[in-house]
Amino acid sequence: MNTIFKIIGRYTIRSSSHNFTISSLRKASSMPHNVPKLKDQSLLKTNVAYVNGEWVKAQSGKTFEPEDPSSGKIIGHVPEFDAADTQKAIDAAYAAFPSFKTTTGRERSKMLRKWFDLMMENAEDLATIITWENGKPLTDAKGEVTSAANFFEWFSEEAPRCYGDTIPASIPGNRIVTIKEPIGVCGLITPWNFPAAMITRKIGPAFAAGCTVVAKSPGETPFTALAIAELGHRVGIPKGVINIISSLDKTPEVGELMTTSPIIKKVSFTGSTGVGKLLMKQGSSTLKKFSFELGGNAPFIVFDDADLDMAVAGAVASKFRSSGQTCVCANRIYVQSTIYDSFAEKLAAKVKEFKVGGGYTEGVTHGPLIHDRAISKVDAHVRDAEKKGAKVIQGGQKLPDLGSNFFQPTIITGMTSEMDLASEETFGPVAGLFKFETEDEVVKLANDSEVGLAGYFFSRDLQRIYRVAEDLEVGMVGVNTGLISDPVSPFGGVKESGFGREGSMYGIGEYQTIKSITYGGMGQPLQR
Ligand SMILES: NC(=O)c1ccc[n+]([C@@H]2O[C@H](COP(=O)([O-])OP(=O)(O)OC[C@H]3O[C@@H](n4cnc5c(N)ncnc54)[C@H](O)[C@@H]3O)[C@@H](O)[C@H]2O)c1
Ligand SMILES: O=CCCC(=O)O
Repeated sequence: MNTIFKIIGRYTIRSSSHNFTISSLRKASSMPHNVPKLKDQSLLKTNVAYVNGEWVKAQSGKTFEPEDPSSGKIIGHVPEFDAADTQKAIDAAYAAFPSFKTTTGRERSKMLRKWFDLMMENAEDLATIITWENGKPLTDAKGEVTSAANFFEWFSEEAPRCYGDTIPASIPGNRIVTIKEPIGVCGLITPWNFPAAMITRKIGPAFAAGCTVVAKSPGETPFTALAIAELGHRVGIPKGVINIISSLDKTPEVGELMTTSPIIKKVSFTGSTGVGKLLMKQGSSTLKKFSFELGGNAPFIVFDDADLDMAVAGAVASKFRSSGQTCVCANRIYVQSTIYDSFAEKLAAKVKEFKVGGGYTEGVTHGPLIHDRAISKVDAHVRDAEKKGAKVIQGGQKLPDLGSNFFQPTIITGMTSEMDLASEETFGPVAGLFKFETEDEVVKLANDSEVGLAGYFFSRDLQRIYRVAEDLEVGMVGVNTGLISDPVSPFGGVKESGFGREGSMYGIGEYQTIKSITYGGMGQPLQR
């Protein structure tokens, strides 16, 4: 194959305590595009972003080119928005807010419901786009479309039910009521691992609350967000209410504007802890309200009283979903010493059954990682563990014959706390198995982390189940299950995994303020 390497998209983010260099070393292929067929080709928006109800280009005319992680081929061109372009989107959202906030919950509910319906009607095309730009197998992509649309359905049901309270006052004659108001223009920033669900999980509640939004799509996977915007356009969402912008190299300046603009009242961010810290620092100048869904390092504990087959199935689901690229993926798998070898053996047997390949290929269970940086991190974690005495019992290697972003689903035994995987989120298909002896010891190990997003454990001892679920320092616990994502369940973390909750009955509150109104001189006797 005639390929050349070039660096596109390189930027450095600096804060006093963190330096990050995000560079994209991408394969530019001279092979022709391999364009998957869509039933409705107009869902694939190239060269344009969605601002004020219109499809627009960047003022500079600049674009960037996301690539299919399976083949390395360019998918299409996307506008490189800078601060000036972003300001136009913010202004549009600001202009739309006064009118949109006066719509009734029922009106917003109907629009969201219609948007949900259109997503489901176009599920196949949306899934095709997700697989194309993210790489996940088509079956997983279809599952993501349903889960993404479910956020619109759920919040369409919440929109008409934004109740306030009546509160008995301490002062005679005073009457207090509270009303919930939309916070205003919101800035939303989402990652590439769920190109549809991460964005609908934010737009759904913001829209239901009556907020207008500027959403920056992920540089790696902007096309799904744009297709969802197109469906919103067909719903007839008023212009300026939803604005979807895109950037790659200009991301830091776009992020800086979103976090410092006095117009934007709230930023909801899903991504890495490092970028979250930077955004929060920037946002302090306007005391912005934030929600942060950040990185995790999930402990997954198997006690010796667990149903072993159930625990293996849970580990497969939690560790290897999206090839290990979800923020709630098990990262440290702790297995009690008496069952350690049999668990490892059973897990290896299941993982051997995986079929790795391109997301459109029939029977493929696991796709590529998103880019070369992800591959490098995964490889580094495996090599580091090996160097420090662990043993790779399954996989452990890149799969260059499939493409440069493929890695074997991997199982490592003999893991210890000194290995990099113990303290860093791998975000890839590597299951590192740690041995433990007692409950007390493993809970301490599990909590020995700066982050606390999800945690899992398997046991059949009822008292232990209550005890450990309450002892784990995380925002979400899976007991005897490896799958905890559900639009009706509050999603979010503690410690440096962030704050705020998405989905559920709490999700809409992130986009509202509570106003209390005190009425004086009420309840006085009638003057006759
Ligand atoms: N807690 C959750 O719900 C959740 C969900 C998915 C991913 N994540 C986390 O996200 C990370 C993986 O995603 P990633 O590597 O793409 O994260 P990332 O932080 O690099 O990027 C996430 C988003 O932030 C944008 N971004 C990057 N720098 C920015 C800046 N200076 N200003 C504004 N926006 C900026 C990116 O373009 C992208 O849209 C992992 O740590 C994972 O755990 C968390
Ligand atoms: O990466 C985020 C996880 C999303 C989910 O599990 O629904």
